[in-house]
Amino acid sequence: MINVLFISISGNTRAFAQHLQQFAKTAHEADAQAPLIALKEISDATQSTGETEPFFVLVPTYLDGGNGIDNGVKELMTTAMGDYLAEPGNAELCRGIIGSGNRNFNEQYCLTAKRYAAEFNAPFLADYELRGTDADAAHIYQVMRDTLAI
Ligand SMILES: Cc1cc2nc3c(=O)[nH]c(=O)nc-3n(C[C@H](O)[C@H](O)[C@H](O)COP(=O)(O)O)c2cc1C
Repeated sequence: MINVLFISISGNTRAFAQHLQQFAKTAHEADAQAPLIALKEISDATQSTGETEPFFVLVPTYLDGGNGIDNGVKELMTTAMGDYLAEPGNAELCRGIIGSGNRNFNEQYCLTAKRYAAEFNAPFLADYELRGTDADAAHIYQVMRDTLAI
């Protein structure tokens, strides 16, 4: 089983997470070795119970101001995920961060995922735009399998 935590404000990341889960289900039906995906949505209402198994994070990007390189940015909307990862013991189990966003934001494209990767000492594994594509789901599923060596 691959555990995936995600946060979604306008539904794109939720749609991609479900797409990824369906991709895994189809792969599992064809090959029992292919792991299924368990999803967990994080929101402002989430009370941390403490993660006990390795997991991956899908996080979209909502930033105000700056480019994050020569001046600062302020994270909006997604801070519940950062707070969750900062809970004792959680970040240590994070095997990687997958970012999403919109390339129109140039240097800020997927910047929240990159900032989390640095802050929580986890690899930035992949990125996709908006709701992602079939190719994104296939690629990200494979990256997760490779990372866990399953
Ligand atoms: C107010 C606002 C700010 C955004 N800022 C960024 C940004 O800085 N970088 C980026 O790559 N995408 C940015 N986006 C695009 C979102 O990350 C993208 O639409 C994402 O798919 C939203 O995911 P969600 O529907 O799961 O909330 C922004 C979108 C909005 C509405």
